[in-house]
Amino acid sequence: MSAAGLNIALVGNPNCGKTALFNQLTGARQKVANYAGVTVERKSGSFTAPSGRQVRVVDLPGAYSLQSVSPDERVTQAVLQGRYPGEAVPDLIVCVADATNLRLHLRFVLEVRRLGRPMVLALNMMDAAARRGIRIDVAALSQRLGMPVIETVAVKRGGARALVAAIDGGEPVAAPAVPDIDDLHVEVRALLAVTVVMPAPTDGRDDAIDRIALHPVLGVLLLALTMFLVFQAVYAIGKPMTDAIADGFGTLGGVVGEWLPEGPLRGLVTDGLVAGLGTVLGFLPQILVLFFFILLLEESGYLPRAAFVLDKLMVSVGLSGRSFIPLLSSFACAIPGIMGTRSITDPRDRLATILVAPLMTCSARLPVYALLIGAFIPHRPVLGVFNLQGLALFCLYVAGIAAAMLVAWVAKRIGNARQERALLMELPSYRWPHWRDIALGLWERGAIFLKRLTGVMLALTVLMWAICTFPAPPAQATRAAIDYSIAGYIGHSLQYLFAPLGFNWQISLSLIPAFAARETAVATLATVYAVGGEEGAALQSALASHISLASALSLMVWFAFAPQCMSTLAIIRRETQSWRMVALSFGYMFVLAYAASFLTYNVARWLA
Ligand SMILES: Nc1nc2c(ncn2[C@@H]2O[C@H](COP(=O)(O)OP(=O)(O)OP(=O)(O)O)[C@@H](O)[C@H]2O)c(=O)[nH]1
Ligand SMILES: [Mg+2]
Repeated sequence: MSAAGLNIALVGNPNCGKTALFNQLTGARQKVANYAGVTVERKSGSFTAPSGRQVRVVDLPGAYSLQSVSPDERVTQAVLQGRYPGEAVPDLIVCVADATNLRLHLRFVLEVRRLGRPMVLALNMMDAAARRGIRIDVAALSQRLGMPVIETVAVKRGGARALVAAIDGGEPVAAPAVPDIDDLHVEVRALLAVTVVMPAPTDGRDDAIDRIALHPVLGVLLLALTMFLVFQAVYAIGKPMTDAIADGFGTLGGVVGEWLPEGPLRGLVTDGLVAGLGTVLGFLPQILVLFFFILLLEESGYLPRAAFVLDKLMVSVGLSGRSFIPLLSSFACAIPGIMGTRSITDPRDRLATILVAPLMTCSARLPVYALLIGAFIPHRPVLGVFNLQGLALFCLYVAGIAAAMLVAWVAKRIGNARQERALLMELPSYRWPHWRDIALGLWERGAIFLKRLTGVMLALTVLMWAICTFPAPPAQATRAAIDYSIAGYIGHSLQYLFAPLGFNWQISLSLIPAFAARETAVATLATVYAVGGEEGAALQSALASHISLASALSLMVWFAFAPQCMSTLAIIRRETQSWRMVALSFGYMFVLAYAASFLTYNVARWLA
């Protein structure tokens, strides 16, 4: 042990509350959610114990056993066995177990004990255990296991105090060498028999909900209804706020415009910053509403059930129910989604999931969709309660999902057929969300968005404004000033490629910065039209008067399928260690997007 401090590692089965405990101990804000496989990387932090001792904590991905093979579990094995590069062997292993699910979790505890290293057991979720009337004889369990056993409630303030005291209270002692038992299940049963009293093996409330949620027909309907309502809410709740922000920025642009002297600076502020970034900022409320529901679903415990009812369908297209959660995370951003595939054991399943994850509609595309929907789809009630705009948004998300299924299916035909395996997935208890966590999660999301806005998007917007403005038109110019600018030149050249999809030069131009950050397409269009003389007019009305419905639909379809941003391609490279996968992802999405937009544009024109 280092003289300066103590190294501890948090290990245990997935979803037992290791990360919640880590956050509680170190004050970090790592992601906590109610399904297995949330943490896929090792994370470290530290705290100062009451004695003044510095304690360094590593949070590890959950593992079912020390012999498992998924990429995230391998990290946990390597750290425990001291094989992880740059990571010292922990001085103390804190094994975390879900007190309501000891039958499963104690097996892993026994497996870790075989390492013969200093260890304590944190019996977490004691609040939930108490609610279900589960009684645990902690002293007897500790005596039988030969290690300290501490009760914790990781999500309650002060719920880890006893654990801190145990960690701080003297030198860690190795768990006693025990006769190596072959069958750990037998040992677990023997332990449970003398230390735990359980009124019922499962939670009655969970069982009642699952009769619907896991029903082969009702379950699918419930999932479809849930998703549908989420997108309705994005419109019903988010849209009024978005409109208010847009109005605010319109007024601000006017005031600033009058106040600044005529010249490039005024152009930069009103056309670039206020019009461009202001328009993107306006979509923040809608993004937050979407995240609110994603966070709610993640914390509720419903997601693995959804994965379960979809498993048959997903297997039939060549994915597995395991792909569901990584794909769902991709609604936020493809990057965490692709990283989430580390919990998929089968390498082929994992690659297929990585390949299609970018087709899920990430939140950066929401501003683009919302802008075009706002400009072209009437705000009309459907069937009395729903609105047409929310329905259009839902359809775009469904298009992404359907394309992902199709691509996976094709990939399965091309790749080798393989045997289908049963989905083994743990169904966690349903849980009321902790509002503080949801609020923090939303806060974090908002912060990420604002950081993008004031970082990469700001830089791109200034750049786009500059190329829209310079060089200035010659004295005897006959066309609009912007036609003489660099942007005009690039846009017009690109238009050769995109004209068959119905994109004018302004749209073609906006696709370039979108490759760095999707939302910037909106800012660029706002800037281009503002510089082009649409002073004062909101972007939506400018779009409505300049492009046809067919072009708008084609553009939405383009954004649904087009190759994703550079960061996504970079993460594909990192996770697969293969440039071929990067080229394949880029290539198939480009072809798919081009073909689908071409079709949409021509069909829409033909129908109109
Ligand atoms: N009621 C209750 N819920 C808890 C407690 N500790 C954690 N949770 C909840 O349990 C779920 C899982 O928590 P995490 O901290 O993400 O679990 P983990 O062990 O890190 O999971 P993986 O990273 O997937 O291995 C979340 O929904 C938490 O809010 C607890 O003591 N009591
Ligand atoms: Mg975790």
